[in-house]
Amino acid sequence: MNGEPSSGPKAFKPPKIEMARGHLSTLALLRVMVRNPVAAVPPAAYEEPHASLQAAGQAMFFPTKPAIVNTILVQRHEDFAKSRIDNRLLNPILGDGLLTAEGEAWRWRRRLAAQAFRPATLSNYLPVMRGPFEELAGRWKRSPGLHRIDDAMTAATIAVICRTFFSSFHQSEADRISGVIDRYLRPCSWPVSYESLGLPRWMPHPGKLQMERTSAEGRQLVRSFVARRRQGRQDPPDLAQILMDARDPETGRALSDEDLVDMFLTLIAAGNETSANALSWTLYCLAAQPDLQEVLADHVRVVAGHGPVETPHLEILSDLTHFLEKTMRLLPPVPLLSRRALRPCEIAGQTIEPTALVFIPIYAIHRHKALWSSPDTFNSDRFESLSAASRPRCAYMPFGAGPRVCLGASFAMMEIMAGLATLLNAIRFHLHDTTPPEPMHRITLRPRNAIVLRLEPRP
Ligand code: HEM
Repeated sequence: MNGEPSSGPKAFKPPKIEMARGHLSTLALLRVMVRNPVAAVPPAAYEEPHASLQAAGQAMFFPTKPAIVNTILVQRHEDFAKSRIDNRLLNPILGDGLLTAEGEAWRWRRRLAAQAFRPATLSNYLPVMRGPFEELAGRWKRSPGLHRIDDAMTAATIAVICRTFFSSFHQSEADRISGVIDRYLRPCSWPVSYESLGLPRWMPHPGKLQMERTSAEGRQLVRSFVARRRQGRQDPPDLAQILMDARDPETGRALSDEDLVDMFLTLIAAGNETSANALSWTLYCLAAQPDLQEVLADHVRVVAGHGPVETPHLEILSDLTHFLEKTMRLLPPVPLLSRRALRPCEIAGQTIEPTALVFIPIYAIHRHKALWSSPDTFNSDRFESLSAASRPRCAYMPFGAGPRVCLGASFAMMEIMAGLATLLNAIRFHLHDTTPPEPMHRITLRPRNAIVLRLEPRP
């Protein structure tokens, strides 16, 4: 039990998603899901070891007890595959990429891609990752006042992906690819909801045509990048070059051009909004807790001075890391995972049939009443005293768990921490709107409307 205080100055509660309560008709459930899929997670999932839902003949299972989640994602991962939702939603744009592939098709890609994500490789790219945040801090210092944070973080994280992976991308290509992913994902709660309710793929929904057009545009854009890069090596190598040169350590196989298109689009899709949302929500939580913000900013200044944030600094800034981790507990960038059983499975006394959808609601696990004594409160002192090793496995899992755990977790932590420390060292963030931003689930957990903060340069 995690016993954080429920009142007093430490009792800041970040915005939360209102759950849909009571029995819902299929149509009402569809409406809830389209608006905010996480709102459809049954309230029982926040209190009980698991919850279930049946709608339009479709069984849905929501495990939240860490031991059950661990069974599905880790111990018996071979009995479970990604759900049809991931396939329906992501396959048209990402093809057979790391997020969507299964079995051996996934395993060899993962082995190969891991070569670009080794911490020793990534640490060479810290200055490149830091760059977009340094430039942003400079612009904000020159023009303080009200700024939209969420858009700025999306632009900065797409710049990080482009500069680390695709250093020969022109700015216009980076802007276009960012626009493609955004336009593709905007109507995504429709296919997610349709698939959850077992509705057929041909059914029309708002934005369907837009998704088809943008996936073709995105694939074409990356295809021409791959063709260009095949004509000459990038020197010094960016992470795309490392992936183009990489061979599967077990078979010696390399990625074909089409494999590279799948891989690159997957990395852009998986690595942009996730990190951008983690950054936006963390800056919002810093602005909401000004005293804590000052303590953390002072620490950054002591460690990094007025200079750039370097790798050894990030290791020292454990208090800032904890702040980020707490934000990702309450506002996890990926709030919901989905799986399907490959064969009938006995889990927690229930038979999970292959037709059932298994949702792992990270959002509900991170706010579960049996795991956190004051589940919606930001500041859990116990969170710090409970080291990752002493926490039950899968009680805190912003990056997922098991063999399909986020491949980019180290990349993301380095990028986000470098970004936060750089921004905090330059700028004081103040709340502006009196209405808190509403978290909205669109694969990632983004703010429904803009997050606008008032920015004040630090001396
Ligand atoms: C705060 C930032 C991030 C969070 C919270 C996050 C979270 C996750 C989660 C929960 C999964 C597991 C999905 C599942 O099991 O169904 C995942 C998978 C993945 N993530 Fe991340 N991610 C982040 C950043 C990144 C970045 C920066 C990259 C790459 C540059 C990346 C690349 C991937 C890939 C390739 C997968 C698929 C792994 C596989 O199936 O083998 N992620 N991420």
